[in-house]
Order: sequence, then C-alpha cells, then structure tokens
Amino acid sequence: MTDSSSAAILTSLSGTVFSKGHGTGNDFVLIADPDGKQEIGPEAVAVLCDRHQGIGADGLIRAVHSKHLAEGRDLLAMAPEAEWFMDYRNGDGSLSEMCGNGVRVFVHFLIEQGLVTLSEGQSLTIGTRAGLKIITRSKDGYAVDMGPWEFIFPDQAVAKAMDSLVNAEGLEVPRPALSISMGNPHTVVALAELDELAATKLFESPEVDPLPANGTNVEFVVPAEPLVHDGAGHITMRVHERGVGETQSCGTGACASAVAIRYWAGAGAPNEWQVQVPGGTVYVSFLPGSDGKEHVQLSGPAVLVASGIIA
Ligand SMILES: N[C@@H](CCC[C@H](N)C(=O)O)C(=O)O
Repeated sequence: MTDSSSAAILTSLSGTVFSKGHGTGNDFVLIADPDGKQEIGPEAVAVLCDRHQGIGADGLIRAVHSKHLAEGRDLLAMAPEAEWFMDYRNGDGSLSEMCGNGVRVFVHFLIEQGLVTLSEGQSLTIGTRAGLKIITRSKDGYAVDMGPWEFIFPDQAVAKAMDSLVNAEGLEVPRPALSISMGNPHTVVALAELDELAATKLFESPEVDPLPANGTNVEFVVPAEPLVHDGAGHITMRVHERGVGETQSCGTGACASAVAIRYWAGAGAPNEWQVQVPGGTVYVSFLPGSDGKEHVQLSGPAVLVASGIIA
C-alpha cells in the first residue's frame, strides 16, 4: 500500500475512538460500533494494525450489535440473547472465523465501556463467525466455551494419527502434524525439545502439506517431561498465525495443541491442560457440553492497556 493511500484511510477514520488490549500478549485494536455504522474494511485494518505506521496489533475487533450483520442475525434467530457480535479481522485485514484470546479481550472491553454488565460467575453469550460462544467471568479473567473440536482431515487423522507434514526454517526435516478445527484451522506439530522450539524460525509461513482449504495457523508444541503433573498436562507452544505471522499467544491454537497432544497421548490423558506461550499461560479443559458433545474450554486473562483517538 502506498503512503498516500494509508494516509487517506487514516484520514477517513479520523476521530474514531479505539482501545488497545491483549490476552497473554496477543494484541488487538478494539473499536465499539454498536450501530454498525463504521464498517472497517481489510485495507483499513491492515493500516491500523501496522506496527510502524499504524497503532499496531495482531488483529482488530469491532464490537457491533449482532442485528447489523447477516452472520449475527442468523445467530440471533437461535439465541436472542447474543446481542453483541465480535467482528474480528487478522492484522493483514483477512477475516478469521474465531479468535480465542480475542473473545476474552472483547468481553472485557464491552464491560469496561459500560456496554454490558457482567459480575464474577456470570456468563454472556456473544456471536462470532464460528457461531455462539459463552463466556464466564472469573476472579482472574474469563473462561470461554469454545464448543467442540474437529479433525480437518478425519480419515487420515484417525488412520495414521497424523495428516500432514510441516517444515519451517530451523527444522532439519519435515515433521508429522495433525490438523484441528476450533472453528478456525490449526496444524499442530510436536517437537521433542525446548531447544528445537527455540531454534525454529517463524518469520516466514511454515510449509504445510497438504494445506487445509482456507490456509492454517501452525503450532509448534513441546510436551513437558513428564507430560502430566498436578493432574494437568503441560505443554509449551509457539505459533505462526494465518494472516499475522508469529504472535505471543493464540487461544484457539492453545486449544488445538491440547487436543492434538491429548490425542497422541492416548487413553488416560488428562482433561486439564496448561499451555505456556511466549506471552504467558492459558488453560484448556475438556468438558461435556449440553449438546452431548465434548467441548473445549479456554481460560485466561484479558487486559486493556490504552485508549485513544485516531488523529
Ligand atoms: N490469535 C487468535 C486467532 C486469530 C485468528 C487466526 N490468525 C486465524 O486466521 O484463524 C486466537 O487467540 O485464537
């Protein structure tokens, strides 16, 4: 994009109030647009998320009443209480179905803006492009019912416990991987050592073969040795996010990583997981859902650091 087109975009957004927040270092620009009057297109998102010439963030979240978006109206027909919709875009402007860290920060933003009231222990249902999500406020943050997980390539995953090969600079040979949908796509690679994780270079997109139809987020994960202590599985993760690059954390990626490592660990693997990411720790639990399916719950903090006005 040229300097003049970036400047024109910033001028068109002049006066817009924004907040900046993060969940374990996965950072977002947040804009309240309850009446759906300020659609922010892909180019504008890329300009605002630029870390040198914009505000800088991994993604942009617009808080909009569900009734103003087609996807939101479909969800309202099922759940009239889902008043708010998380309109999420990656830092490059592309849409993603879901953002796990973003959901927590979104709800925290709604509360801090006085747009919803939510006490500790209470839950809120919101709309996302991956469907309805229920968020419960806790003492330390928020727990999100992310719904059921799915294999992206179920036949290969079940037959061979892997479905693709992933390569990245720093790895000597391509590694077997498992592709998991958390509403958005993930490909999880297990590495044996923390040194190997540190040596993996994530400036460029990892090569994934076969690549899921809409691209993928790639998680590199080292299981702790021993894997389980204090009743929970422990893993360390780095991620290369679709539409962003390497980030400090990815909530849906942490869920997909726990799914894959638990699957590989086999019978007796725990239902509670702690996922260490460069920006902190998030927690993943597997719980029975009211629909009879296994649901994934993601818990972690949400922080708002600043607010401002686009000049
Ligand atoms: N960081 C997010 C995931 C954001 C979307 C992802 N980059 C994609 O394109 O699917 C999270 O916390 O889940």
